[in-house]
Order: sequence, then structure tokens, then C-alpha cells
Amino acid sequence: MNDAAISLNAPALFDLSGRVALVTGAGSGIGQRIAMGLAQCGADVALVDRRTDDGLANTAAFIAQTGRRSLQIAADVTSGEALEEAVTRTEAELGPLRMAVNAAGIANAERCEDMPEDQYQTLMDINMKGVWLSCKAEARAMLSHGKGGSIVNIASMSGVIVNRGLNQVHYNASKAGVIHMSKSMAMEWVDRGIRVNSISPGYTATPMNTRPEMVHQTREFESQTPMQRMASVDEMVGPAVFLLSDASSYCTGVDLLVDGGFCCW
Ligand SMILES: NC(=O)c1ccc[n+]([C@@H]2O[C@H](COP(=O)([O-])OP(=O)(O)OC[C@H]3O[C@@H](n4cnc5c(N)ncnc54)[C@H](O)[C@@H]3O)[C@@H](O)[C@H]2O)c1
Ligand SMILES: O=C(O)C(=O)C[C@H](O)[C@H](O)CO
Repeated sequence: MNDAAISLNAPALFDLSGRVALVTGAGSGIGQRIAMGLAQCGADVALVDRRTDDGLANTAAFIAQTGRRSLQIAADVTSGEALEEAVTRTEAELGPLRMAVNAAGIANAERCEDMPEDQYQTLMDINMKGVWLSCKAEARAMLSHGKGGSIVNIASMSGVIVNRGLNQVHYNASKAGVIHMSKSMAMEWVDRGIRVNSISPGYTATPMNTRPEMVHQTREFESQTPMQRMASVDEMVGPAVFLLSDASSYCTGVDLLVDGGFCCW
């Protein structure tokens, strides 16, 4: 092979310098840590969450230390209007949106036969419709500026398997929906420069799983996982950077399981 013809620069594939990202659920857990990681890789990041405590401010303070810019936006992902406004503000203050991570989500449990309709509907509105509304607002901006884009939706291994002992038919169905919705959107936009992929985490140490009443459940999670532990939020950053960056330029419609081997057993 003629060496002069090789233009490969592998580290540059993961470089996000000068790109703008929007992350939902950026006030806690997986979304928060991914937002921090994107800034460390050079991105300016709009931080979206419905939290009104110091969650977003903590994410922003970390990002400020990286020298990158951030924008705190209090918004609920069940509102299409709020998401459109969030994207408009992001582009006005940070620049053209090139990357998005949709991590906002909730989990709760109830036996199927006892679950009230509003419990089912509230979760579906956030976990599934919220992802659709987020992608819709993000893609409209990406399509209009023509610079292309990469979207990563945070699904779950619960969209692939049924978590033993957890009564959460609505949660599991919402995550299966996110995986297939991501593939469907990937195909709608495949010839217009937008890639859409999902990450399906296994059990991850976040406030969703570390509530005091979850102590027993957490031990179960760990013993059921081939790696015998939950993931740390840091372990979701690399997969997100990969799927958002040029390193995955030929990947679209992929669901990346990051589950410590859980789905192998
Ligand atoms: N923790 C796990 O084990 C695990 C495993 C697989 C998938 N996930 C998924 O990862 C994502 C992040 O979960 P996490 O564990 O980091 O939880 P988390 O509770 O730490 O963070 C979720 C964030 O989403 C925000 N949010 C919730 N509803 C919202 C809404 N309507 N509008 C705007 N923001 C909203 C919350 O305020 C919170 O800051 C979720 O989609 C979850 O289903 C988590
Ligand atoms: O998505 C998963 O697999 C989860 O682990 C979600 C939560 O941990 C589970 O619903 C327990 O609250």
C-alpha cells in the first residue's frame, strides 16, 4: 500500500471541538455525565432538564472548568413547544446544533393488573413521546442548516429483555419503543445527513437505582449481571462520544447495548 495515500487520523475521529450538542436529562445521572464528557471532548452543550434544583447548575459548573460553553434550559420533554424553544435558544446562543443526546426518562413499578392508567400514560409521555418530540425539534434544526447531525437516544436493556423481578411493563415497552423509533427515524433521515442511534444501558448507578429502598434490588442487579456490578455513569460516556462523533460515521439505526454482558445470559 502507498503510505502517502493514507489520510487516517484516528484520534481526530473522536474530536468534537467546535460542535454544539443538546442533552436532555442533563441535570442528573447518565445525561449529566454524558454532557460533561462531550464538553471534555470539545463540544459546547445545551443542558435541558425539568429539574429546578441545582442539577443543571452542577453540570454547567463542571463544563465551565473545561473551557467550553453551556446553556441551562429548564424544559419538560413532554412539551413540543418547549423543546422547539430550547433548540432555537441553543442555536442562537451556541451555534448550529450538530449533536443531541436524549436521556430524560423516569422509572417506576407496579403490577400490570394494578397499574393505574395515569401511571402508565405519564411514563409513556416522558420516555417515548418525549424522545420523539426531542428528536423532532433537534432534526428540524439539523435539516434546516444542512450541516448534518448525530442523535443518540438513551433506551435501555429493558427494551430488549424483561428485568427479572421488576413489574414495569410500561417502562420495558417504552424502551423497546425508543429502540425501534430510533431505527425508524434513522431510515427517514438517512439520505439527509442525520444519523440516529440508541444506547441501551444495563443497570447503572444513578439516582434512579440508588434510592435507599432500592438497596436489596441493587444487590440483585449486581448478582444478575455477568460483570457482577452496576455500570458507573462514566461508562456511558465513551459509547455516547463514539456514536455522536465521526468515529461512527457509518453507523445509523444501531442499538448499542452497554450492559456488562447482561443480555448474553
Ligand atoms: N439507571 C439505570 O440503570 C438505567 C438503565 C437503563 C436506561 N436508563 C435510562 O437512562 C436515562 C437516564 O436515567 P438516569 O438513570 O440517569 O436517571 P436520573 O433520574 O438520574 O436522570 C434522569 C433525568 O431526567 C430528567 N427528566 C425526567 N423527566 C423529565 C421530563 N419530563 N422533562 C425533562 N427532564 C426530565 C430528570 O429530572 C433527571 O434529571 C433514562 O432514560 C433511563 O430510563 C437508566
Ligand atoms: O432500564 C433499566 O434496565 C433499569 O435499570 C431501570 C431501572 O433501574 C428500573 O426500572 C428500576 O427502577
